[in-house]
Amino acid sequence: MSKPYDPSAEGAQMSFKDRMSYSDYLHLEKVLDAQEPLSTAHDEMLFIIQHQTSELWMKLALHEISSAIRSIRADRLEPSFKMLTRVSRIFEQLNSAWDVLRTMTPSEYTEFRDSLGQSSGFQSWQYRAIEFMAGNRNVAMLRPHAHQPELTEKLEAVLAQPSLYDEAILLLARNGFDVGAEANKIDWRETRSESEEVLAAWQAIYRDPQRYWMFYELAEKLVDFEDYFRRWRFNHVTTVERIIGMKRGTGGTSGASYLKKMLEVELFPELWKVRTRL
Ligand code: HEM
Ligand SMILES: N[C@@H](CC(=O)c1ccccc1NC=O)C(=O)O
Repeated sequence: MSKPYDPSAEGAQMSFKDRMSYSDYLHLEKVLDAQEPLSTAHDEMLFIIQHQTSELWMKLALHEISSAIRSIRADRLEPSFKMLTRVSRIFEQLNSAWDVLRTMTPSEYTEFRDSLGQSSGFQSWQYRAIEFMAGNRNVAMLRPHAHQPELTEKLEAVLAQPSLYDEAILLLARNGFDVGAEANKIDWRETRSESEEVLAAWQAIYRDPQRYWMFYELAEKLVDFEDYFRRWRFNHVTTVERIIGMKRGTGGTSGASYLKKMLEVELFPELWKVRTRL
């Protein structure tokens, strides 16, 4: 029999007593020590890991969207395209992840649902930050975080700045498009209302892509993002209906009915309306 392969023979480092290792760098002791099921149900581990991994991807999405916002503000569109493409890919990843959770049946979920108390994804501050950053703003959604002032502050900081869509519209204004008076509002805390001027600006851009290539490309990056985001909402509501039917949510909403209502939300409404006008 040949001797077992020894990676150190070709230089693999095997001693990490005084060196930074893989798990040191990644702080795996924290990440892998953070799964604490409250019940003995087999599927609770799946439920916890599904949510924790989603939150990690959302953290990256926030990092990318906030950088994209800064880039657009600085008229650096090409880097923003790269970041927005990555955000879409993150959502694609989150969309595929639903296939893992869908392997959990109502019987299996019922075994540990009571342990969740009144906690719910409705209280995910990172999800809310993504919605606020994209442009879907509703100050009522700050309330579940009132008991954590540092999270409220983070969400307030997002609301104090123009959203991704606001920045796209401000960019058009800087480039001579008439986007109406509301584009330059002082208070960014509310979702901007739809405007005929903004629609007309996108219409001009979509009618002459060669002339307005950068704005056209930005518009398509935004549509891509919303397309993937809508699929996430749809996957969520379908999984929810499959697992809890029309039961009320642990967060206190009507459950699947509330989530179906949320399917109607449009992040970048004029970008969808413009299609009808071309
Ligand atoms: C068994 C799986 C799941 C069920 C039954 C479920 C159920 C629900 C329900 C009923 C709501 C409405 C709020 C409430 O009253 O609780 C909700 C909201 C929410 N869930 Fe889930 N959910 C599941 C998995 C997930 C996963 C994996 C995520 C990923 C992070 C997630 C994130 C959210 C978010 C962000 C909201 C707020 C949505 C909004 O306000 O538009 N959920 N969920
Ligand atoms: N709202 C869910 C519970 C739930 O899914 C959940 C509970 C705690 C942490 C995250 C959750 N995920 C999404 O809402 C339910 O009503 O069953």
